[in-house]
Amino acid sequence: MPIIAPSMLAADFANIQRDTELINNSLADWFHIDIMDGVFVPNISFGFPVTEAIKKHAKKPLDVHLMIVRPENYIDQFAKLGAAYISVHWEACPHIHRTLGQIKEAGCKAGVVLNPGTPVHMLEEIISDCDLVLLMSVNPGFGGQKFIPSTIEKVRKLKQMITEAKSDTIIEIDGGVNYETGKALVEAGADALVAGSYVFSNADPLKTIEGLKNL
Ligand SMILES: O=C(CO)[C@H](O)[C@H](O)COP(=O)(O)O
Repeated sequence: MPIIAPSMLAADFANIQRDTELINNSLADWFHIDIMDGVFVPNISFGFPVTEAIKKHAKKPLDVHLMIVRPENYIDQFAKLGAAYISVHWEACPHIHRTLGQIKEAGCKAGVVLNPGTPVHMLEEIISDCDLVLLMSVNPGFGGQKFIPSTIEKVRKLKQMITEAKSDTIIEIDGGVNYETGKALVEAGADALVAGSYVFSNADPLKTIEGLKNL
């Protein structure tokens, strides 16, 4: 069964406790936390106070996705807030090996994120250092975008790289995930699915999550 990580970017921020409890009471596994700085991506989401508010009520691990420049400057603060996974963009890290080590030293699982235009072979030298690889299946910055189909082939290539390295790296996908795209992704080798608008815009988020969980 895939790991399901609803993106709190699509939650109602005026009712963040209610939506956090909704995920607590669902079959979802993680809370996906999207941090955007308006520099690395053309949008600003939220930062420490909202993450802290979610953490206060969350009964499942926080999966923090940093869409920011200089992520190494903020890792310790997100670790102190209780992040279980911290993922940084390959495109934002000139010293990615060092940054992965910094995340682990802070007590968290370390992830690398690739934008749609970044090939998976960029990870060849560090795949065994990654607890998780997050492939963006939209250009990061906004929820509700259309899934980029070439992601399916990227998942297959990444799965092969992980198998050859005998690593237990988790493959996570983010952007435009719904039942159909989720099914194709899991068949290609994805272990974890992030879903924002598909979950929170649905009349029955619990059933939607259950559907993804049973893929
Ligand atoms: O990282 C993100 C945007 O950069 C979001 O997590 C992602 O887009 C999820 O939203 P949706 O499921 O609505 O596509």
